[in-house]
Amino acid sequence: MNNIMTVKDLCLWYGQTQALKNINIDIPEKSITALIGPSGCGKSTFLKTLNRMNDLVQGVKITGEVKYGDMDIFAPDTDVNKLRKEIGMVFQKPNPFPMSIYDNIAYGPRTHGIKNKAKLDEIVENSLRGAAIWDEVKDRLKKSALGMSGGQQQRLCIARALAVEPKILLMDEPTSALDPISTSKIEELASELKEKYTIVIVTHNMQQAVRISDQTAFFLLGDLIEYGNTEKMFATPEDKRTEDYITGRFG
Ligand SMILES: Nc1ncnc2c1ncn2[C@@H]1O[C@H](COP(=O)(O)OP(=O)(O)OP(=O)(O)O)[C@@H](O)[C@H]1O
Repeated sequence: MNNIMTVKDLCLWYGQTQALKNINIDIPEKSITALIGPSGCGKSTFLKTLNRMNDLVQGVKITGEVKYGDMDIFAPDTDVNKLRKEIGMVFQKPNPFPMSIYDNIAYGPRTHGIKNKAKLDEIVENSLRGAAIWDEVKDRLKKSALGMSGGQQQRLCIARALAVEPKILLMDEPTSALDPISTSKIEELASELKEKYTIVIVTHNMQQAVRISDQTAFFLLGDLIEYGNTEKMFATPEDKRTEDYITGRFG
């Protein structure tokens, strides 16, 4: 499998605090990579670095290299809007915009210059189908997205991310605010989406990592302790600290 992103010697500081220490990871395309580890170990920081969301935080310093395909994402001429279009993000808490379901999905394509109604209709339908929520909302596209259930809102947010045709979806604990049924729908959806997209997901739920991911990265205090095939890591972890974490001895 080809690697869609390669991370070399990545370090990140928030002011004086180092949150990531010499991280080296290759992310294979069209697969699911899970990031696990105890609270504060740097999972979200790492995830947000992949599409330069940390640029928005004051006082961040980053060294090392992150490549998306051939593109050095920190190069001065990198078009950050284009990068974020190709590497979309889904957050922990569903965050639909306070507007109609249709407009939530059409928002991104419109900002990228698509105005044609038929084209927007097509994007809205395809994105909602892609996020496995079309049948539930097709008769209420003009209704507010805020009237949907939490699980529906999260699939709407995934549809919104899909609408700008990304290659990678970054998901930061996308099911932690959801009930078990909505969670399993998102997990099924993630497994379907990896046929077309690459997914990197932060999760505190180890069973979730086992159920859906192909490879897992275990972080501890800013270090990447172990990274490899998920089944293998959970069956025979190489590092004692990984074993302690996945067997529930800490974290
Ligand atoms: N904006 C920020 N400014 C300063 N320090 C931060 C900021 N964001 C995160 N940190 C610090 O960086 C470290 C890593 O945080 P991060 O949120 O990446 O961890 P995490 O593994 O995702 O945690 P959790 O599982 O609780 O979400 C922590 O020590 C945290 O306090």
